[in-house]
Amino acid sequence: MGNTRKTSERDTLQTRYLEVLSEMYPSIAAASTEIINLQAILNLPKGTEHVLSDIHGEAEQFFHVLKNGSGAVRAKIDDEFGNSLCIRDKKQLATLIYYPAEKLDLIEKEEEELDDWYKITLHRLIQVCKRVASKYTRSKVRKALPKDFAYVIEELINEKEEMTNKEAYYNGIIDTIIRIGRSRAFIIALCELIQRLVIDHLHIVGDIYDRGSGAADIMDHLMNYHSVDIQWGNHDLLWMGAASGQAACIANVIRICARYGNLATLEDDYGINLMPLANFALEVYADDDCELFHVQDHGDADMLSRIEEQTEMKMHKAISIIQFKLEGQLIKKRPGMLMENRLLLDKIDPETGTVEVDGRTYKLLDTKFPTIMWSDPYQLSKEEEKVMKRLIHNFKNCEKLQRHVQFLLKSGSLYLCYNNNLYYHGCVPMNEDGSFREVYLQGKGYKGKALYDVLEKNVRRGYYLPESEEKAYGQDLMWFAWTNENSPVFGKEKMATFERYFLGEKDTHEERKDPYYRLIEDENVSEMVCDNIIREFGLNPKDSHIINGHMPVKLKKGESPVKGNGKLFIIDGGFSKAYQKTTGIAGYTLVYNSYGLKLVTHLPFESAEKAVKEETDICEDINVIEKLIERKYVADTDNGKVIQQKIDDLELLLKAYRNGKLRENAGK
Ligand SMILES: O=P(O)(O)OC[C@H]1O[C@](O)(COP(=O)(O)O)[C@@H](O)[C@@H]1O
Ligand SMILES: [Mn+2]
Repeated sequence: MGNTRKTSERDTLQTRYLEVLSEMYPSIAAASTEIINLQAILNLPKGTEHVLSDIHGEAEQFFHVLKNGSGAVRAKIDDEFGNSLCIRDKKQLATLIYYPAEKLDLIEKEEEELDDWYKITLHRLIQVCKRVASKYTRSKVRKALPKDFAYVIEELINEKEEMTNKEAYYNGIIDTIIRIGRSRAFIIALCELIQRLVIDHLHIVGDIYDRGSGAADIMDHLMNYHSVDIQWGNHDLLWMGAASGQAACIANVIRICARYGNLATLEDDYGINLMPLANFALEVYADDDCELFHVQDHGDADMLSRIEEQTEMKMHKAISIIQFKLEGQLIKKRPGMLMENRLLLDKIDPETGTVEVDGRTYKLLDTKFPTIMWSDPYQLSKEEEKVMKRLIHNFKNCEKLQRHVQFLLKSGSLYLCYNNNLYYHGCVPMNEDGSFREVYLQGKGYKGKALYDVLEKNVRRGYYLPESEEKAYGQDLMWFAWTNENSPVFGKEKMATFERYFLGEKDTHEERKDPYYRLIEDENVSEMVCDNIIREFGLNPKDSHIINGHMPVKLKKGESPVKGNGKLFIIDGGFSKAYQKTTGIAGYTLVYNSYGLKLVTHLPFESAEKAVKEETDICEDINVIEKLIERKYVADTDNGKVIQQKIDDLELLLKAYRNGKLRENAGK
């Protein structure tokens, strides 16, 4: 009896679903066409995925890597022309595709037979364009076409089988373009289309923000990118917390900008007024040269006048002290975060100028703390309070920052499973034996994937909920994610910011890494550890990889980005100029196309101008790390599974039309 009822309920549900589907596909013909179209998509090669991480505000270098698709454009040129083009011409063509306007400026000045050059170049670009478009359906390519030239590009890249004199037809179009003076615009359009089609999807494995000065430009660019996802890094979460109005996050964001000579990101790019902080700092630290708070040298900061520099150092110190106070308040308010050992202001002895850290006493390098009231060192002074109030207001009301952070929330997450690969920024917190470490939040234990899920849920609440205790908790968890030893995006025992400013003993600056980082290096267990993680996130270790950012790979010291017997890749390697001295390179990126996975090593990037002039690619080395035994098609991807499901549903609809269960909707 029960079973019969279940079957009939299922039938009713299915009929209702098919009725809804029939609204969209009202006839046998419409359903059939869609099935054929979808089937065609399944049979196309899998699109190319491009993976970048730890961009840290280095906009120029980031744009360069995006433009060349980590060598993917060069590879298409090689595939298309093989030996029929010399290396010099290939390099020129590649540079033109990356920087069409800039390269054209140079060529138009130098080239004597310009029309000839246009003609040859247009032919070559169309050939490359055809090749990159061949992986997509015509409809997808059509959507990517620039409006002005859509019709003519479609004519040029789609073979006209029926035409007898194709050569003459194509030459005719190209000659007309040149004759009417549209070559430049058309070349630029073709180059941008190639850039667009070479990469189907982009993954950013966190840390877009901080250190370099171009984070806002990068965010604008990502918002216009055709297909992208982002796994939040600790720095991104810090900015998200700040945008939500979380005071400790705001103080950290400003401190880091001051440290890297990047206050312009806040003031000019986001229009956040820092005058209240500057005025306060100039007054309270008037007689203090704040020498410990000089700008970090990373070759990117603008040259400052002496007065500007002094002001910024004072602002830097002022916001650092505010940060330590606010963090102290937070640690006391949330004892569950277990961070009492980071309460250091109350361990300062102003008489002796010392501080006690983890049971040892150290001399402070700076003992001028005019705003600290020693009976209650975490309390903000009246003026500090006023400054913070203004800053919180400015962050919360910055329209551009809110737009960027909402994009991070919409297109991002703490981790992602995509086409069998697992992406996350930092780590999965572990015990020494490789088991997942249990982390207690509001009295409940979470580990592995559950820890990621609960943090992500709270991040969203922290940003979106209206003022409430739940929102405040979510906001505080964004700060927790930035700095707590149990945060999967931080993955270090402590953030030694206080020690790095105030103590000379280098051993106190050390931030011990989560056991995860040792375990993935350990030859005996690393593969097993990776397999466990992959399984924990619901994937199959047989054909999955972990893609990780966050920890600079020090190639100079012989470190490798490949861990766990090829199961895990750490692709942070230093877009960040600040780290290139230690890493020796400018980072790794991954390219995952239908033939397999490639790890690309990048050389430091000097400038777009140099890249255009010298035609440099900066892809130092392209290493095929996994060649697929069989080429992958859309049918083998996550999207392919969704498409297949749709085909199955449409076939049911077709059957329902044919066996009389449903009537075709002639009016539609
Ligand atoms: O080099 P700085 O400016 O002192 O920054 C160091 C701080 O940055 C961090 O490394 C975090 O940044 P990353 O996520 O880029 O590693 C902290 O662990 C550390 O305290
Ligand atoms: Mn990081």
